[in-house]
Amino acid sequence: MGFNVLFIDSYDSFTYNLVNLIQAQNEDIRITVIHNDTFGKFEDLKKYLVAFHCIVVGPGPGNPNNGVSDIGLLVDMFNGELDVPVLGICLGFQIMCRAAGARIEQLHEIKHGQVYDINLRKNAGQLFEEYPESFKSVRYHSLHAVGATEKLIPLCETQDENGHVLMGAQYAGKPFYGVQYHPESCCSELGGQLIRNFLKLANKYNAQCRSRSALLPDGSNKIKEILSLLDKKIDKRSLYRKQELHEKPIFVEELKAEVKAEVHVVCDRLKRHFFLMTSAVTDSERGKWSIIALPDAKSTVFTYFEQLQQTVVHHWRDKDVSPEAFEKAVLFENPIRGLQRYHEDKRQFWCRIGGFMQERMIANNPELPFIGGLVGILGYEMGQYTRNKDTAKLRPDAKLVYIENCVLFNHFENTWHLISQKNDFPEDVRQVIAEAVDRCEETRPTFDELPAGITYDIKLPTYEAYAEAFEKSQKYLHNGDSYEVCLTTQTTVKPSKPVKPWRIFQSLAERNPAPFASFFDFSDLSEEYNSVCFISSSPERFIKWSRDDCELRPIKGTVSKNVYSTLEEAALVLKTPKEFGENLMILDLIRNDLYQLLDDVVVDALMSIEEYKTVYQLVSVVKGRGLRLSKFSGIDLLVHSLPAGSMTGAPKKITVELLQQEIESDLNKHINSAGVRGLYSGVTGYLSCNDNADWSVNIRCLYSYDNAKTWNLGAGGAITVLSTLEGEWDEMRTKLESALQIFLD
Ligand SMILES: C=C(O[C@@H]1C=C(C(=O)O)C=C[C@H]1O)C(=O)O
Ligand SMILES: NC(=O)CC[C@H](N)C(=O)O
Repeated sequence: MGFNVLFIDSYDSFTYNLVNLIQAQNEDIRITVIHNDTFGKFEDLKKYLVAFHCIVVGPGPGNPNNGVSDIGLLVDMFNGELDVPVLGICLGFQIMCRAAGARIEQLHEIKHGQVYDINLRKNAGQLFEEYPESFKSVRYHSLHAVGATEKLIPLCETQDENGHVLMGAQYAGKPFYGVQYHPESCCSELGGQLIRNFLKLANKYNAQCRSRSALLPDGSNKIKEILSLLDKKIDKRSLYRKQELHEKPIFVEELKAEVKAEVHVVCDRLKRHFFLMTSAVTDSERGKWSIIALPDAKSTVFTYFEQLQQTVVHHWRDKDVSPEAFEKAVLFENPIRGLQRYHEDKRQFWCRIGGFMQERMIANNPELPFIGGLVGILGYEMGQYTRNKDTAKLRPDAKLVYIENCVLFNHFENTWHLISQKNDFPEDVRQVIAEAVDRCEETRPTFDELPAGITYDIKLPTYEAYAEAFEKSQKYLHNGDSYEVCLTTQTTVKPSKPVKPWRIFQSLAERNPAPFASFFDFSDLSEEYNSVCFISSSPERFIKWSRDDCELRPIKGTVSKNVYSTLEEAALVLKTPKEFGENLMILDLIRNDLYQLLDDVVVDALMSIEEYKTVYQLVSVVKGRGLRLSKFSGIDLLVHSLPAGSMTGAPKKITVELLQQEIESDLNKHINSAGVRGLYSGVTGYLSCNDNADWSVNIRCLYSYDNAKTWNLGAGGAITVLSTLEGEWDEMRTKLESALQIFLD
């Protein structure tokens, strides 16, 4: 027998963790998700309820006291004669309690991502059947329900600095239940049991009490019609139709070296343009490979301007497409030979990229990370919920170049791979690699200092503006609009004389070694002019995937080595509620992002500590499996999960909007006043033709949009209710200086 659940989402970042938890209880369950504003009024939704055995009202930002603006159609859900069993979670619970006459008030001590003992009342009843008297669950809330009423039967509570806090209740005489805690969090106990108990209660109610006409017979056409209509309310299309991959002859040559290669030294000797994705830190999980990508005249270059809603496509250094002609074509729509322009939104851009890659996907060498494909950079404004409103219109939000020839170095086995899709690997590059293989000893000059005699004009965020942004963030956290805000600042550096980007890269990689070092100098229009230049030394992987599975590694929780110099000291701080909550919130958010597209998601590492040159950081690892059989591709996962949760905070939608419109637009007005982050907070990496990909988060990076005259940097960190202004300012400065230091002494 089918069992249909209507899930009403309030644009939360934990929705799909719940959806998945419900689905996991029984394969006959069919869940339909809509938003709280999919219909204008609850009344408009009512006619569809005959198709559903129960409703789950999910968690979310906002305050039920604020009415429609915060909770949409949920405002009058419980008024009137609702004859459908309901389970409310967190915000959903608060809405039910309010309808039953309780008051919704702010907690004195707010709890975001904290584990508490939930203690059952004696009368907890069937919702908590088979539960022990006390169990652990995660709390994400600023608000709570207070005031005993006849209509509200308390079922469980917890105790903290606020006193007794209501954690679960039933609406007297109705099949409406709810919990304040989050049963779906990866650190909650017995979440599945709660869902099973509720489903049992719902079944019983439907069989014994629900009027016959209120629920259509199982399998009726009318039910099918309603489900298919509501299913279309949220876009679930994949970017392109996946196909089975086949092998195709390509050229791959492997050379074994006796000694470790210094990839920088090899790049230094190349006589042609290259992009580099390398590693200054290698461990078993990351930094195993360095990739040198070799663009040439055959390389297609995709540029996307979010603000202009324009994709521009041309070939690498096409003589007809000069920087001037390019600018005119993009801004004034002048047609020129060799350049195609398309007016399209971000989704259409991605469909184009998906279609382009699909034609080139092959089954070859799955053991190699990259065998040719697209490489490049994506800015923060390529992600959902953001707009690029910068006054400078010609700042690309995405730049991807198709590579046919590349070189890989395996840092564990000291092997080189020379790869060519068309069997035309450049002879000059082969020679440089052959010399590196023959040489017994690689000596490397150190490049930690930039050339002497240059001064730097540095524009930094001010402490006052930061303090104001911090207070604004706290206001939203306290009001229940957000649970965590990743607050970031912008800095620019103008050298008095030009410094070669490659020198800047060498210096950054030397001073701030990290597993994801990237060098992308996009002189795609002419050798002398780089339209964008991006240099990073990032500790953080955003997403990696192969045909079968994917991995995300969010970093959240940072302590500076200036303050805590040993791992033991750092561990004590990183295991406190502040850092734990900060990491858990993003971990649950990342699970949600993946669950939206995949059914099989696991937490592979929970908050392990990693050491870097200037900081210790907490890292969690989330894996998604079953990608091969899914209708979604890795590109779908990437696009759907941007912007990276560790750079936004949670819930993602509202926090991103508040940051752009209210918080960072003021904080960063010394650089731009549109709250635009640009390449900082975006991601960098590759889409290989064998469907392997790896993207790192753009932090600890430097980038220029003006032919390397001005360098931009961003730095920030997560603000929670447990943050202090001084602590966050110091953390932001430490991160900023890990890149800025190259200009400082
Ligand atoms: C925002 C930055 O970093 C992000 C925030 C972190 C944190 O709050 O602990 C850690 C790593 C990044 O996800 C930055 O480095 O600028
Ligand atoms: N997680 C939630 O649903 C939070 C509900 C509400 N916005 C609060 O902060 O209390």
